[in-house]
Amino acid sequence: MTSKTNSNRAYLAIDQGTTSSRAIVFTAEFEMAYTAQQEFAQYYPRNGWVEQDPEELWQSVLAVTREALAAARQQGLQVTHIGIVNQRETTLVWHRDSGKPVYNAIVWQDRRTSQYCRSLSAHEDMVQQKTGLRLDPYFSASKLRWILDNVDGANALAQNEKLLFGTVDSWLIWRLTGGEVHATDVTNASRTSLYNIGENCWDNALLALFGIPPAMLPEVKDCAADFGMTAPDILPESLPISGVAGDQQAAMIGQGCVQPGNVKATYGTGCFALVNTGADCPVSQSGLLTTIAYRLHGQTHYAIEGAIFVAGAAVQWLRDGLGLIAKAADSEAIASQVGNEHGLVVVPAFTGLGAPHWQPDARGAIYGITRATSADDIVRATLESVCFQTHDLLTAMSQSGVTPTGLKVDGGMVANEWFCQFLADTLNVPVVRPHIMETTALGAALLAAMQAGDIAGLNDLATATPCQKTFTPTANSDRETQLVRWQKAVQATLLMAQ
Ligand SMILES: Nc1ncnc2c1ncn2[C@@H]1O[C@H](COP(=O)(O)OP(=O)(O)O)[C@@H](O)[C@H]1O
Ligand SMILES: O=P(O)(O)OC[C@H](O)CO
Repeated sequence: MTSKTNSNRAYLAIDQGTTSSRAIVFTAEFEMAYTAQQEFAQYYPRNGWVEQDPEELWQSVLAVTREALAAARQQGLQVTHIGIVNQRETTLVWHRDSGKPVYNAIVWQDRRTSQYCRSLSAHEDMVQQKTGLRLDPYFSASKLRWILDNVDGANALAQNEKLLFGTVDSWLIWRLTGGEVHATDVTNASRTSLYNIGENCWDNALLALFGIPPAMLPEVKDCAADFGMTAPDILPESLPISGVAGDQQAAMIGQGCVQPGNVKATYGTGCFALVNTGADCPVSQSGLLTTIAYRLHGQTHYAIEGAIFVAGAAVQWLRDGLGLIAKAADSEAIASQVGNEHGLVVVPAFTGLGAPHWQPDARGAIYGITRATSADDIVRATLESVCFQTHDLLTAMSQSGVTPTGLKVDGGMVANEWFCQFLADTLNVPVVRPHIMETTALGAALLAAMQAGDIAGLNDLATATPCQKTFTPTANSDRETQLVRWQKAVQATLLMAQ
């Protein structure tokens, strides 16, 4: 696919993920011309807490953005528009005047508000009807409440309209525009638990339930819209920010999943499988979420979503927590050498279980350890667990009336060929990996190009990311046994959480 102009025009996609920030330059043909990437620290101050430093996060974005813009110039490319896509739900609060954060960013994986969410359980139906979400610590509202309740003076400052709330996109827009623009897009808003996805507005009843002053909230825009110009002292030249979306919704766009029934799964820190449901806004009865896929020209498209909190994060744990592998990619060779008779089941519920179980107090477990168990067995069983979790999501999707006949995949983990093949074998459907694996960033570039008027609309997108490889399911005689064992392990893990 090519934008209308074939010049040296280019788009800059800022992909602010859970573990790293990337800035990727896309040409007018939507090919990647340059990638800058920087990891940043994660903080785990207490059991179940996950935080990031907003300044470190900002500095990482600034550094990769400047690097990518310089590289584009060197290649003779003229970046004309910026798109931003981001880890969703992560919650920040900062001073309206100084722009200083009042607390660390509370990351989507953080479970500190599980007790508080339980205390609101009488309102679960209302929250689900209005937001499509569960009453779960995953979403922003309870994290925002926690900051207002626990940071000295924050509640009073918020009541006096001195503080602003935002998800990561809003924080970056605020900093990039030099404090001029306090805005978000509708997909990020739809993950806060404060936004009514049917009526497309911040919802007064939800604001009252969580005690959030409306003056803190960002303005909500379409995904392709005018989000302001970058401030002159921030980047070498002022550029318009013209596309914004949550990273999972952006990946849908980048994967060309723009027709009802299209489904993709992104394997980064977590795994998020989304099915496009078009103009329909169904309420799932099988533990899935309903969310806004995108809104363009005021028209809202919805998706049902299965969210797994730990996917690539489990591989990081093998590397950083257990020291069983030196780098994530090593897991591929190890898994292919280990036979499947290891008998282990890893349930990586490090930060609770998401869809379809929604048990924030669950914690990880390894079942079936014997004297013969090796480190390599644990590595393989960890990769397997991500495939089994995806199987649970697709089962829930079938129960919601959508039976995927194939799965488009992307994200850091799908570089692992063994993983993709085992996924296809477990799901018993073809798994399709795109030519551009950075589909999230591609989604940002496409949204920016749309607002620039360089591409017409989403119908062009089905061909945006041609397939690079299809993993066809192979016969696995152990599949049923493995899935039964997985279910038993999940049930035991859920039981331990009660
Ligand atoms: N070859 C690999 N095999 C398995 N996991 C991998 C591999 N390469 C990267 N990962 C995992 O992918 C994740 C990074 O993917 P990415 O899409 O950048 O995540 P995020 O956007 O959440 O920061 C890490 O958690 C890492 O452990
Ligand atoms: O950073 P990722 O790619 O795992 O995405 C995080 C999600 O947006 C959380 O909902």
